[in-house]
Amino acid sequence: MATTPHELRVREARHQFFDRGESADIELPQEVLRSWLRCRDSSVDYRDDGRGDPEGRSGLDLARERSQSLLSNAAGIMEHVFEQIRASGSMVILADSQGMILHSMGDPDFVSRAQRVALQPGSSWSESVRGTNAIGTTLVEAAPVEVNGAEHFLDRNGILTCSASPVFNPRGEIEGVLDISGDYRGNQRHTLGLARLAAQLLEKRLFEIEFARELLIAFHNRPECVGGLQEGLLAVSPEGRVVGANPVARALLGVKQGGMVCGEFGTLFRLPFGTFIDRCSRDVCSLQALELRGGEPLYARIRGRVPTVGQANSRSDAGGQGEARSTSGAGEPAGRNPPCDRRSGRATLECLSTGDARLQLALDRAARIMGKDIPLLIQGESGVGKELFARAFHYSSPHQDGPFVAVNCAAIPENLIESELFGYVGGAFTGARREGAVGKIQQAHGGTLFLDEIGDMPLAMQARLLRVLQERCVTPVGAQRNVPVDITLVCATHRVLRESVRNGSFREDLYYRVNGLTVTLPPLRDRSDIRSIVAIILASEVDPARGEVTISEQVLDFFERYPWPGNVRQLQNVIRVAVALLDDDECEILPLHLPEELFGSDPMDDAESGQASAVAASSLAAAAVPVQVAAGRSLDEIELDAISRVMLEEGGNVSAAARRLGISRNTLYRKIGRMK
Ligand SMILES: Nc1ncnc2c1ncn2[C@@H]1O[C@H](COP(=O)(O)OP(=O)(O)OP(=O)(O)O)[C@@H](O)[C@H]1O
Repeated sequence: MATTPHELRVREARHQFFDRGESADIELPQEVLRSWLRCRDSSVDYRDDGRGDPEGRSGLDLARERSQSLLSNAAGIMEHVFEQIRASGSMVILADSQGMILHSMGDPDFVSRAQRVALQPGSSWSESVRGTNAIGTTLVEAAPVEVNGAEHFLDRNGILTCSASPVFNPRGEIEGVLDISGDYRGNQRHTLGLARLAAQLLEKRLFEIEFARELLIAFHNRPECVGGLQEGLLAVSPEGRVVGANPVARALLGVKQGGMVCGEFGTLFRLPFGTFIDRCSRDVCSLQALELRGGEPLYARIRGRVPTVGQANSRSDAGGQGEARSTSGAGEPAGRNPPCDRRSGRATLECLSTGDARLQLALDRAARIMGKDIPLLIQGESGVGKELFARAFHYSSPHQDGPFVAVNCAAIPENLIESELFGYVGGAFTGARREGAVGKIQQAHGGTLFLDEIGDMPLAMQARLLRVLQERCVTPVGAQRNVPVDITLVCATHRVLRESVRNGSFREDLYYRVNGLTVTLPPLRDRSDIRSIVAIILASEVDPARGEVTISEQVLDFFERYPWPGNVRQLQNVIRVAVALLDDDECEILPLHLPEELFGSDPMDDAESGQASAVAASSLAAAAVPVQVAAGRSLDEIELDAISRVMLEEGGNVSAAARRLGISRNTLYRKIGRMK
């Protein structure tokens, strides 16, 4: 690849700086030159081999623990950024405030090349260790920085092009750095913008979590920016004292980078706090005009429910309208539900904790945003328990006594979605009820709206839903006026929503709105707590009057091995059928009570059909067919190998061999036929 004029200039600059010790008329970005001078002053060696001393596993674990909130909130954002740059030979990196890399994801080719210069988790990329580089220099400059090729202080790092942005915490301090790095030859002009955008998204999330119990005021000097990523956010106490401001808010208020905004609302704006609240409560849907003390106009809106002025002081009152959500601490279940009352349909998150590590992670993360105004997105295969999780989230929350309204976006015909979600006024369209209808969004006011299969929502509806989420108001079909709504949003999908964004079937802006926190529920086949789930389902399927029913060890063993394509729903059906098949005097579920289709065989296939499923289950449970899985062998070869060995061991007895293999005799005959 030909050398570009920029590369020639940087080479000349290196020669001037490193060989002749001059720096006066070097043509370099100012922040890079400042960094070179700092590095020279602190004796960083530009010929260093650049490997540094990566922290051991425990050092990295410790750093990750210190930055746990940063890390857990950044993970989804990093994945999304990576989707944008996939196949460009790059990686996305998160570093802490000391420059230690905490997490990275990237194209495998580039990742292994990056490792050669220690661009990997556990390595420090502070300026003092690695000279001028985007992560370290961003930390010093407290601003987004791009470092291309030979602009890196260390010769060795000239293979990289890196764009980094600081991530400020709600106190205005740098919490970490988001960086996108790649091969210096593939430098893209928009990369720094992407890093900055991702950092802003992360900052916003950290801010919303930190101040989830305060009143949040969103504002900007351009009305169209309120509700978007660029909005300024102020956290205000019930008395009107400003307790936090995000970086955009600080910039709009003219506070220096990293500086704090404190003081009374009334000292920042030309409007008393009480008057502002009053205006917002009279017209919750419109933006309110505000003026800075210097007279600059702004547009503002309160996020979530607007308190009345009197209420603003009694937000800790559990009985207070809507503000009950601030009484329960993060992660504390509200405590009014009996802990695991499944039959009432009010199971809490606590009840779903049955020992699987991946599920537990999802439960813990969901508990952390409890009562905070953060939308939850639940992903997972069909039947893994997404709706159950959503309900448990609702019944663990401070608004558990509010409604839980579920809408299956895939099940409503496209032409009815609008009226179903938004409602309509009488006579709005042909066939409409005379008295009109209240839409699902409005029905969920004061509680939780659960949008199942959100990935299947038509694009036109997505635009309308986005507006509702931004403005917290709905306009029923045919209505002139907006109706304010206060809802907690939980969405679920079996799709990977990021991919739907990529292929254009899901709006990116809505994606960011609905995935405040994403949890992915594991498929049943990957769960380590199948026996606990079986026990729970069994307890709910057996009529207590019938007396105790147990499940044989063989069946349990089979349950643990079966791949469960239909997940918990399929397991529940299997147990339901097995319980129904028990004779009055039977109290143990045996293989013979299991449905045939579990084993992929036709019930009529076997002469001993009464025993077929029993045979299948017991033989699967026995799993006494050690098979050598040598590299390069096909599944057919492995299967035929197992069949011939079992046939040999059973002395050619087809029934016995079929029993051990877990298939019917006819299936075995067919398979043996193929062997000839
Ligand atoms: N942990 C569990 N314990 C007991 N029953 C469960 C559990 N998880 C799910 N179920 C049951 O499995 C069935 C399927 O669960 P649910 O409807 O929540 O799954 P889903 O992921 O929302 O499915 P879909 O994607 O098809 O809508 C329900 O009857 C539910 O009660």
